[in-house]
Amino acid sequence: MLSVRSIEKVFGSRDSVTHALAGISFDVAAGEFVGIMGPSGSGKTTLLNCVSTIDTVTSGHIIVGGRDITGMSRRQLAKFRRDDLGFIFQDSNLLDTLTGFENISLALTIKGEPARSIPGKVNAMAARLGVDQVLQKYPYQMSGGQKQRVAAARAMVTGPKLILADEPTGALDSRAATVMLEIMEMMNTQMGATIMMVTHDAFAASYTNRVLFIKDGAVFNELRRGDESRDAFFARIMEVVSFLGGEAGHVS
Ligand SMILES: Nc1ncnc2c1ncn2[C@@H]1O[C@H](COP(=O)(O)OP(=O)(O)OP(=O)(O)O)[C@@H](O)[C@H]1O
Repeated sequence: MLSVRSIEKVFGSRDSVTHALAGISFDVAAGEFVGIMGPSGSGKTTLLNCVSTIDTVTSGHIIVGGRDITGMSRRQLAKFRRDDLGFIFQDSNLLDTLTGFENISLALTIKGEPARSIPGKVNAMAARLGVDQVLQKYPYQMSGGQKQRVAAARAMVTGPKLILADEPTGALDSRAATVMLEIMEMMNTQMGATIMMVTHDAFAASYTNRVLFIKDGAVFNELRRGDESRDAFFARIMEVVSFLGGEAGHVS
């Protein structure tokens, strides 16, 4: 589904050059839920920005669903973002002046979905993600967890090839974070969503199938959950986090 091939991202000019990404390569298969962890400054945000086409790469290729996005025109990129990607940010990024229902339906309207089929799709997705009770509320009337689940419904409703999540539980208390992670796990296992999630949080990472640890702009280690329980996977993730040491100690 996603193939990242030798991506380099260099910031700055001759005097001060930062290799934020140093030839990073990895694949995410269709139906996988992958976590990206690493110390502060390791390149996680830069990687997410390149895959989401918010930023351009210095060299290398990013293939999504068989198409190389590094060679696309601005117009092709806008269509790609709209049709093939779903985003969940740390701060839900819902539009304050629209209700939950309107926020979710807007994604379908922008994609060009026929108006008559929109309410059914919005209601069905909201019910699956447990936010059917807040569809008529505005974001300021929702809890943090409800806002994140509405944002997840907005990301899912268009049927994107890939969901990109940036610290989706970063602003939630532990109870709301657990609900959100269970919803994301359900999106992956029952609804077939392919998800790449950047997180500092080993607990959040333990809900994924595989964790890639990034250090100095390259993959430093990789853990697969396999048949392991979530608790056992969490313990192994914590071992790598402790090994990375220093600032990565805050990764928990
Ligand atoms: N626009 C920019 N100009 C110059 N350097 C940058 C820019 N953006 C990021 N960097 C540098 O690239 C490196 C990687 O940064 P990035 O934000 O991707 O790290 P991160 O792993 O997301 O960190 P954090 O966990 O703290 O958010 C850092 O050294 C950072 O200072």
